Amino acid sequence: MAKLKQKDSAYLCRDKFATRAETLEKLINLWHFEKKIESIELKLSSGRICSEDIFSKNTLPVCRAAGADGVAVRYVDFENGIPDFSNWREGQDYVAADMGDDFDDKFDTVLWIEDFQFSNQGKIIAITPSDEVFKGHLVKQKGAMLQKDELVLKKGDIINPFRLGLLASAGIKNINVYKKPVIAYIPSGNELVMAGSEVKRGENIESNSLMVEYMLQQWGAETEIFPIVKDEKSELEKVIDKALKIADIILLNGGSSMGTEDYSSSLLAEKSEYLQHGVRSIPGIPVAVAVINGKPVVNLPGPPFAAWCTLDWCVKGLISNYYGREFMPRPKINARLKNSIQKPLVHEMYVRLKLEKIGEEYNALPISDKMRYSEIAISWNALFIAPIGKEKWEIDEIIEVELLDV
Ligand SMILES: Nc1nc2c(c(=O)[nH]1)N[C@H]1C(S)=C(S)[C@@H](COP(=O)(O)OP(=O)(O)OC[C@H]3O[C@@H](n4cnc5c(N)ncnc54)[C@H](O)[C@@H]3O)O[C@H]1N2
Ligand code: MOO
Repeated sequence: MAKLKQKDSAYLCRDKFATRAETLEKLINLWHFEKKIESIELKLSSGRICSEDIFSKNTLPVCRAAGADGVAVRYVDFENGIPDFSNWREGQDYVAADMGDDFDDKFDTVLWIEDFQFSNQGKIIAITPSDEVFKGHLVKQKGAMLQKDELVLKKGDIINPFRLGLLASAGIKNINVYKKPVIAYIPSGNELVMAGSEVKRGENIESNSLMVEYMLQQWGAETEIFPIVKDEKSELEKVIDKALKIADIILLNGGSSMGTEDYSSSLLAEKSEYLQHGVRSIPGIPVAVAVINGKPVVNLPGPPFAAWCTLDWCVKGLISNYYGREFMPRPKINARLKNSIQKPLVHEMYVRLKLEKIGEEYNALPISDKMRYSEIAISWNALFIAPIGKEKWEIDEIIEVELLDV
């Protein structure tokens, strides 16, 4: 059993707590990282970030092509109105040209197939152009889609599904992208047992690593999930040293607060060139951020929602800084608050919400921490980040809520 003794922790000095923005800014300023580049197959590049400008190797269409399903004709025949087509022969005076098709060079204009009437024998019996016929009507010029050597994506652009198609069309087979930042995650706690094990009295399931891995991968990081470490300073130190060798960012989870077995922050205080313990944001107040050997080490608080919030503002912010690009902000809408919210004036607070559309309005019901884990997980679909400087929000007040991708 761990012994009770007076804690010597910066976390006790609540007036020294920093805001989220201050904490992240300081961490970013002290972080020395090298962004590496790797060449990967195009089909594996979805979600990756280009490390250089990309130029097309192809010209498309290779030659002028039909711009719709139609009939290719000679413009001269239509110069003075609808021609006498009674003796026209397919291949000689006109030819079928579907959208994107190349056609014989003797034709220069395409008319909609809907503008033609054919007999059962396939002879033209009527041509009624639905719009003005001009030379080159419905013809897509060579290179109208892509020109060889044209800039298609810029350094720093993300490769999304539509752009994957663009790159394939541009003849790109391998592409240079930034290597993903490697993030080590170390769960710690004497009470923790691996997910899937039988849980006994005094134990708790280590569940955060699955959530953490999913979130980090979504944000473009490579994850190294470590086995559970006991709350023992020397063990924790060994694992942190191992993680520092392989990762760009190290996340230590649990032991951030005032418990008798909470060694993480005191260990970080000894090992780091910089340490900030405590943030003015609830939940996740006891987060400790440190810099060791120029690398950010974040001690995420143990409770799942506190870990979620710290990942959301701190670790996501670090990944964004690594790639040099902002993540799209979550969409926001106005909603009517269906229960009051209260919080300390000098802290901000992440409030989980159940958002429901009632007629033309949205109702936002704050989800109490006292609700059961499953009820929270099922109903949580939006977020309100209650800012510093206000203590209370009343029922029926209109608040701006962030929509979550659930
Ligand atoms: N006397 C005080 N007690 C606490 C304070 C305080 O200021 N004074 N702060 C509270 C706040 S706020 C938070 S947040 C927590 C932070 O706790 P720790 O980071 O020290 O986390 P642990 O004590 O190790 O664990 C807390 C809780 O979370 C569970 N946990 C931990 N890791 C995982 C994991 N990987 N997967 C699932 N669950 C995990 C752990 O079993 C505990 O139940 O401190 C408050 N206390
Ligand atoms: O800050 Mo703690 O995360 O409130 O529960």
